[in-house]
Amino acid sequence: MSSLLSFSSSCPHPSVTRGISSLPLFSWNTASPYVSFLSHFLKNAFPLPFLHSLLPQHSDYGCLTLLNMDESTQALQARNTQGAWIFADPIPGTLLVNIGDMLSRWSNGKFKSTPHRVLPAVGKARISIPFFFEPNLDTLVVPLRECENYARAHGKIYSSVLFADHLRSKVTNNFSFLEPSPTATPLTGSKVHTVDGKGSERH
Ligand SMILES: O=C(O)CCC(=O)C(=O)O
Ligand SMILES: [Fe+2]
Repeated sequence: MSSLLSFSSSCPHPSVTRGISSLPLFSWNTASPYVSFLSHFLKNAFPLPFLHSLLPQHSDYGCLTLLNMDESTQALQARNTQGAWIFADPIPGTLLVNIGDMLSRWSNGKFKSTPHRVLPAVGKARISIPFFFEPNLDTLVVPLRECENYARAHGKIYSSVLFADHLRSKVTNNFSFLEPSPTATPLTGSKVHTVDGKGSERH
């Protein structure tokens, strides 16, 4: 964590720096690593095909993922720009860092949230421990105006999104076999915390 904070203070873009340093480390959102750890533990400790189908190819939802990989197995793959799946082999003593959808959207697509997947480590227990660094649920992520030229040159301008809405749609798609309840309470609240391209924040 201390290296993440020093990354934040040496990050050249003031808005990104401010955004990263103001991300809530101890809000209830920090429960997600524990939930994820549990699902990883189940999936990896009992390498059954059914449990592995819980983690299809996906990109991570938030800003950054720090992944402490199991160094004894080869299972994590990322999709490269040619569409080929390549193994992301663990490098001893390092963390793997994934860019998430919110950093991608914030930078108008300049930083890519890479699709990845986990193949079954057949007959072998595997433990990988992710830490998901995410915005608060009520954060409206507004693409940075400074990155609009990049987005135009690549033919895609991103719209703003409330993190809660993005999270809901990702979870619904990744776990589509769990029918969402039609009476579910909307996550979208009236209090919206905005981080915009000018580096200012509104409530
Ligand atoms: O199990 C792994 O190594 C990666 C898992 C992953 O991609 C995730 O939890 O988002
Ligand atoms: Fe992931």
